[in-house]
Order: sequence, then C-alpha cells, then structure tokens
Amino acid sequence: MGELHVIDHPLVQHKLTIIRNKDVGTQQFRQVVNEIATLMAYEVTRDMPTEDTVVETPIAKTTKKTLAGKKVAIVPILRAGLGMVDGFLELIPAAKVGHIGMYRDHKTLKPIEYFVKMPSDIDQRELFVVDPMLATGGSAIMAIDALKKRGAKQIKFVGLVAAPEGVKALQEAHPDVDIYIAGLDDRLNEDGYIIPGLGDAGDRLFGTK
Ligand SMILES: O=P(O)(O)OC[C@H]1O[C@H](OP(=O)(O)OP(=O)(O)O)[C@H](O)[C@@H]1O
Ligand SMILES: O=c1cc[nH]c(=O)[nH]1
Ligand SMILES: [Mg+2]
Repeated sequence: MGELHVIDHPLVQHKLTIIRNKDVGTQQFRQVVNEIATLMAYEVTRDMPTEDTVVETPIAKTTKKTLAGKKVAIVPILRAGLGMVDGFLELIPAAKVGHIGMYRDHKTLKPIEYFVKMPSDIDQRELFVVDPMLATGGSAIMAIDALKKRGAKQIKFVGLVAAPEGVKALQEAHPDVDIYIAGLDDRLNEDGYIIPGLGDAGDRLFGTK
C-alpha cells in the first residue's frame, strides 16, 4: 500500500490556509503554491541517496556527503500541476520535466488525457508527479498508468489538498506509489470538488473563470 504522508510543517500549513481563502488573487495564489511546492520538494527528497565525497576545506581534507546523482523528473499534470514545477526546480534545478495533460469531464468527472511528453529515459528516473488536487483520484491514476506504460518504475505523487476518496482510490490502483500532501480534507461534494478544498486550482492559478 502506498504510504500517505501529510506534511504538517507549520510553514506548509500556514501557506495552505492562505491559498484556501477565496479572496486571494491569481498572483498571490501562484506565488504561494510555488512556495509550498518548494517546501514539499524538501520533504519528498528526504530519502535521496548520498555518497561519500572528498572535499578540501580551507582547514583540512575530509570526506562528506553529496547527492549520489540519482536521476529525477518532475511530472506536472496539466494544467494545475504546472503551478508546482518552479517550486520544485528551486531545489532540484537540474531535474527534467515531463508533461501530461489531463482534464476532468465536468459531467462524468472522468479524466481525459490530451498530451504526454516525457524525457526518453523515464524508466531510469525517480518521478515526482505533481498536481495540487487529488479529488476522485481519477486524473492521478490515469497519469500514473500512462507513465508506467512508458516504463516508469519509481513514482511519488505530490499534491496540496486531497479528499479521502482520492487517496483510497490512488492507493488501491497504484500501491507502489507513496502520496505526499499538505492537507487531507473532509470529502467530495456532488460536483467532485474537495470540501473545504481551495476551489478549482487550475482556474485560480491561471485566472480562467
Ligand atoms: O482527482 P480528480 O477527480 O481527477 O480531480 C483532480 C484533477 O482535477 C483538476 O484538474 P482539471 O480537470 O480541473 O484540469 P485543469 O488543471 O486544466 O484545470 C486537478 O488539477 C486535478 O488534475
Ligand atoms: O476541488 C477540486 C477538485 C478537483 N479539481 C480542483 O481543481 N479542485
Ligand atoms: Mg481545473
């Protein structure tokens, strides 16, 4: 079963509450989503492998840790996932970025895939699939299906707000994928929105309403 990690760091919780406010505009929403993404990138990279490296300080030669150079890629689920990419790149600037386009049909709530462009070697990379919202889980499940079909083996899902329904569905569909979120909310409403949630993340990020 994929582990659920709720990042309860005070800075993350504070920033998440800021963007829940319906009166926060596009510019601040975008900025704070990226700030939370940076803080989450710090948490989700905790288990990155390190190796011993010899370094000469002004005082002495010593052996200390550096990253072992594991390849990673950030995979935003368009559109809303794009809002988290720059925040991740702040900490992992050399990461490749693969895009997967997905929108939910408003009536059926089923996701529809419309774009996939991945680095050629995703089978050798750790992938961070980013999307602020995990609602029914349909979009994340289909995105991860598409990545596995292309050879991906190591995947983490990183979101901001999730409904319990989405967490359960994703854990059942992809038990090998750990889930990192900033907030686990109450439930979905009849339109498939997370309660209390933060509204439509894509519309709030890009000002399309
Ligand atoms: O868990 P689910 O029920 O699949 O819902 C979550 C999806 O819905 C939103 O995307 P949306 O369809 O609004 O597309 P957008 O990002 O282009 O606005 C969100 O960004 C997720 O991708
Ligand atoms: O609450 C929700 C659910 C799905 N997608 C969103 O952007 N918000
Ligand atoms: Mg949307």
